[in-house]
Amino acid sequence: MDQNRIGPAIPLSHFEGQAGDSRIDPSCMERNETIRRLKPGRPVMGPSMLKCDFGNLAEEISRLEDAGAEVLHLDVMDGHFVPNLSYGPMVIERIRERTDLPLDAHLMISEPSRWWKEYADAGCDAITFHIEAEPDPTANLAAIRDAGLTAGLAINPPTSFDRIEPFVDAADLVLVMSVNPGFGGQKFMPQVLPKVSRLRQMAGDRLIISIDGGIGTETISSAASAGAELFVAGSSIFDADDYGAAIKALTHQADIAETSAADGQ
Ligand SMILES: O=C(CO)[C@@H](O)[C@H](O)COP(=O)(O)O
Ligand SMILES: [Co+2]
Repeated sequence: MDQNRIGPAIPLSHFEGQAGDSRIDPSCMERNETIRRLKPGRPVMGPSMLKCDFGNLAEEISRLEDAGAEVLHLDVMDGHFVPNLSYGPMVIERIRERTDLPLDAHLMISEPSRWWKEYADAGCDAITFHIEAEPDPTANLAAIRDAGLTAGLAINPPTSFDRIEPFVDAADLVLVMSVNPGFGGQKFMPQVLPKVSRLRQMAGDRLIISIDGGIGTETISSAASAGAELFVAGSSIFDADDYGAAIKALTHQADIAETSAADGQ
């Protein structure tokens, strides 16, 4: 662990009395180092650790660092919000000890307002929870921001865009799910792409727009053209022998698509 790490794990005492505080710091973009690292103005790949070899976690993390990963996406599943269980804060603490990369927690859990602090305390830098788990996420997003973390809101494929629209301004990141959450290795659902385009139209360059599920070299271009910039990829990285080559291939496709979209082609 070196001094370049985004920030120390924040002790729980730090949050006392903060949940429900609806102040939003307008200078968040300037002061939040994680936002700068997740949104450097070019496509960023976030390997989803759900697909890693958990028997060799430390080795997997160093392979990803060597491969040029810029962020680790951590899928937390509670067996209730989604029909699968993954891992929780104890495993994330161990990951935190082994890397200075930003940790982007994707909480697929019920009652995120009750649990998110545990993930902050474990050392996560960005915390994303689902609109389906918390229909009015305003206070929770504000509390995450107030804690100095990046606040994200996720939306499932069947959920209407109208459900998140009123809360986009309160979020630093919106995660558009391109599969139904719960499992890796599913097929990309292109029908979610209009949500990505609408977010980009609405929020301009202020928001980090992430897409998660079924991202590979055949699907990343359409997501990048629609306006996504943080691409979560599990199978397409972990099923490859060479993680570096996989990340490079994804980045290359996203770069081409983004440049063409910017040129209006
Ligand atoms: O959140 C999830 C699944 O619920 C994802 O982060 C997946 O784990 C991504 O895996 P692939 O679809 O890329 O295999
Ligand atoms: Co995920």
